[in-house]
Amino acid sequence: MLILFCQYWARNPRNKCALQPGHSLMDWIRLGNSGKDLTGVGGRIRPVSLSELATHNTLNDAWLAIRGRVYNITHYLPYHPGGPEELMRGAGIDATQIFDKVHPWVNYDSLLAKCLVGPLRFELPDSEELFDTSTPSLKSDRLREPSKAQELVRKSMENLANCITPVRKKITSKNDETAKGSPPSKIMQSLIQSADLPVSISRRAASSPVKKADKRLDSPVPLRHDWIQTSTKLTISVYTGYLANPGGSARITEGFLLIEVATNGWLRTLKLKTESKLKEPLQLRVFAESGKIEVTALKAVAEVWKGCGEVTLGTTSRVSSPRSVDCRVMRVSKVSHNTLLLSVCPRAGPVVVPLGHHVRVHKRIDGTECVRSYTPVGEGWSPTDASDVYSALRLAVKEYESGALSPHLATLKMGDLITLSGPYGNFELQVFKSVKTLYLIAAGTGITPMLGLIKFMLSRSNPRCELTHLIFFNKTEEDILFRDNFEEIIKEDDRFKVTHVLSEASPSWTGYKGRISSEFISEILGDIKCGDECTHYACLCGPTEFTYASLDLLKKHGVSEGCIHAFMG
Ligand code: HEM
Repeated sequence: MLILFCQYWARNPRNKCALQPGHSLMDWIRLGNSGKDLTGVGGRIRPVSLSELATHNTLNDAWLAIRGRVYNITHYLPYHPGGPEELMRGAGIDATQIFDKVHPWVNYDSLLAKCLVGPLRFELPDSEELFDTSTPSLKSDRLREPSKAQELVRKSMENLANCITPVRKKITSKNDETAKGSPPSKIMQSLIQSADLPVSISRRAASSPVKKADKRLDSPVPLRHDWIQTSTKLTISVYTGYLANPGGSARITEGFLLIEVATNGWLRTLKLKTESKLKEPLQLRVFAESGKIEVTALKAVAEVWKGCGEVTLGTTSRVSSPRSVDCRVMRVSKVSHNTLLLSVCPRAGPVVVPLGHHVRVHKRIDGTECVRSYTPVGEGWSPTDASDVYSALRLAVKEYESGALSPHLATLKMGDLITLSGPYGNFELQVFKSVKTLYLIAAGTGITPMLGLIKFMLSRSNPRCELTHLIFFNKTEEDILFRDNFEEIIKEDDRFKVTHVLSEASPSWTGYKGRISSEFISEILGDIKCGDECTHYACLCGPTEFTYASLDLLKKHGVSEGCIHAFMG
């Protein structure tokens, strides 16, 4: 059947098929506007499980899922410029990866808007507890990491939210503008099939708030927000803009949920007066690519609310001086023979430091104020990274025997207090706008700002990363931090590459030896040309002399300054 179908198609060298007469893009748009039901299910949005999706995999009945939305592609098959057989590779499955590999730029959600069947629903394990109303662990006052089942519900709900008719809610930077949350959607109640759990969700824009990204520092991007609830939790999402790289904090104070959002030197506050009480701990997450900040709070009493309450947007101000934050040490673990991972939680509520920015640890020792900079490393970089310190800032502290501060930090125990200030830094994620190839040149603990960038690059979707190459300089093998993590990432993603270079290698070391040099840079970077539309970028971090030497060598190799960021403590 497929072969018969394809005899109408002639391939051209770009893998594109010549479309049958009457099957141009215009014809497809016309068909979409004709009123014909292209969903095959009467146009009523409904959730689709993976097993149901799998049954729609024939030319006469083909469904496919991309980014949590299921589309009926049966009618689109003869209009697909890559040919029906190519499109059929995604039939009956979650085709996000295949799609992104071939043409991430294609605006599939507009092209298939009339074919939307509904959100992809993840099947839940029967036995696992979904929403935990028990008191949080005594060991910690932080939220526990969501269980697998909770994650599946969250994903399903997110997919559903993306399928409900978009209603954009925009808050401009006008002072004290208030906005009521929308009531829980009835459709939502009937769609989420979770026996014990009433759930509601606010309507929200289907796509992430991009395109405001190029705003200058003197005009902060407008914020949008929406919310979603379960019977036990409320989640507020604040959208700051594509690659806005926001920092943020959240706390409950005097009955309000206060969310602070910092972008490009601007600070804004969202104050939420909820219809009933919230309780701690709060969970704060930032999604670097979309610029979304998500704050989740527990409800004091498990119930479904009519709305999220009243949101007030506070005055926009410049971030004039960094904040001081008192933190409690939650965990101290080793990540190498001389480096500790210190997990600390701000006492007032969670804080997120923008990617590539750092905090300073302050301590008065023998009458002298000692200060040292640390870039927090994200979650999951230490084997003992416990789920009960979910909202912690994790600082990789290398112990220098003659250091002023690090020997003191090495003696800290769970429950001790330390003071941080920040965030500091001038790194702007916007520089990665078109970047597909990223070189990260790091030495020693200079690896810390690179960790977040590695995760960001490998998870970004637009443009999709082609290569993230870490070139990591250390003295000896045992000094290499997070080596196992890198090996794990390499196993899962062939777009990530690591080159280790040791200056005091043991005789058994077969990798690169020595220090950074122009020959080495030429070998690693090859023939690199900087023009108007560069898709490569290099980041440097390490001891000051290392960073300057690397910067110099890169420039001599022809990499323009506009394509380099040097992290300086
Ligand atoms: C998931 C399975 C899919 C596969 C394997 C696939 C494959 C292909 C291939 C091989 C091409 C030709 C590539 C080229 O010219 O460089 C193509 C083009 C195209 N496909 Fe797909 N496709 C898939 C899904 C989709 C979907 C869901 C849509 C959206 C409605 C879509 C829309 C397009 C468009 C508009 C083009 C022309 C792109 C251009 O000229 O830049 N494809 N596809």
